[in-house]
Amino acid sequence: MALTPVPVALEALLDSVPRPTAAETLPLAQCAWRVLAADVTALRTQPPFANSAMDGYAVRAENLAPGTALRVIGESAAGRSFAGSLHPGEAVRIFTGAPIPEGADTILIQENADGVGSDTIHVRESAPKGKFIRAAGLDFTTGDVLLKTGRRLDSAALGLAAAAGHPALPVRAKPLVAILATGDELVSPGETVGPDQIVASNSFSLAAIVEQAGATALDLGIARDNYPDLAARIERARSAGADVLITLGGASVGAHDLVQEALTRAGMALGFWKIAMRPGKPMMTGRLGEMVAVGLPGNPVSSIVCGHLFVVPLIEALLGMPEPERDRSEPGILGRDMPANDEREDYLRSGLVLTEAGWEATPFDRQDSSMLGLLSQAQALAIRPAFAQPARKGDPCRIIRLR
Ligand SMILES: Nc1nc2c(c(=O)[nH]1)N[C@H]1C(S)=C(S)[C@@H](COP(=O)(O)OP(=O)(O)OC[C@H]3O[C@@H](n4cnc5c(N)ncnc54)[C@H](O)[C@@H]3O)O[C@H]1N2
Ligand code: MOO
Repeated sequence: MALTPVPVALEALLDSVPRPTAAETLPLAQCAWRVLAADVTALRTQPPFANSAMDGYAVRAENLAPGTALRVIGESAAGRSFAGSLHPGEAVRIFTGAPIPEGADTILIQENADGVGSDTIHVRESAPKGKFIRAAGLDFTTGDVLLKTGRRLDSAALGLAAAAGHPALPVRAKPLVAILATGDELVSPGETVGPDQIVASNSFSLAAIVEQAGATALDLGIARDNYPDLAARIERARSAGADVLITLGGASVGAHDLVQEALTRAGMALGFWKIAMRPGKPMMTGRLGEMVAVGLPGNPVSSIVCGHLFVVPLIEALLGMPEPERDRSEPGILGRDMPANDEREDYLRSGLVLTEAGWEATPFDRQDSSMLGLLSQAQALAIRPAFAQPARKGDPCRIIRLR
């Protein structure tokens, strides 16, 4: 079977998402980093009244010739406005955020007045009409659409929704992502490691990726390399209502690589298998009814790289984000000469420095997909396209920053 190019595989995976998760309404305090399930409109106008951007005096611009004496007739503070109105030759002491008194059109900041605090001030430096006045509705007006559905609620979006008067917001339920490790050789961290055994790590890595993307990870433990155990755990994912089942390992062509067959027996419609990438070649996708299945290779680096490239956008699609991140790469330059590449797009674990010419990524000498130590040291993945010609240090390349 021909290897599927990365963008083709990703598009097919995103297309296989049946629908975004259900909407749920949560109090604002629980909405950080969640994704909106509906547009947010302003329930009020902000600011609701014209107010001062600075501490000083509300005045009339026509009275601001340097040296002019102004009589201070009262005070307007945030939360306590000045009741009267202002006439020529008068000033009202005012503080940041306080309503502009009727008759005033300009703020004279206190640094530009002499006699601050007394009953009469003198203009030290003039100001143009309207200076430091924030008009009512400067930020938004009742009925404005402030945030679109699919928006991740970051600090600014959350603050805006609060300021617009929303105590709660409709957000997408967190996708439930079941994670199933597979392999007779695996034991959990802390367990006694017998001969021929290794400690399973991938579930923890994938859970970190999944949770950071805004989903809930459900650990299905370690399935042994036999069909009944695999079938039982696949069934657990289904009965838990998982939106996604990620399997780890058993994806390749070895005699003990049973995962695809186990999923097929459980009813999976295969999407694709084997991608033109390194690491990550044996990756597989499919649909088990409503559940999206993603079979990741067992090699730890392969599963993590595929997690960044495929699982994160998949979760974003399940969250209803209009533009799941299909390509998080950015321009960089190579920090060393590179040989020609074969048919698999290469994601090379690299060091990274910022130079005058941009991010310079230097691929490590060793790229074995079993080496988590190297991946942990890597600051970037340098991408070498399939069939790339030999390249020289300083040549442009795409990079993915890892931290
Ligand atoms: N003849 C071929 N052999 C292989 C091919 C191929 O095309 N032809 N592809 C290679 C590539 S590329 C990869 S990647 C691996 C991945 O194969 P599997 O997905 O079947 O992975 P396993 O064989 O189950 O495991 C590989 C390796 O990773 C360790 N492992 C597995 N699960 C975990 C875990 N949860 N935590 C930590 N480590 C794990 C496992 O012990 C193995 O050492 O296949 C190549 N072979
Ligand atoms: O492509 Mo495998 O993922 O290199 O080791």
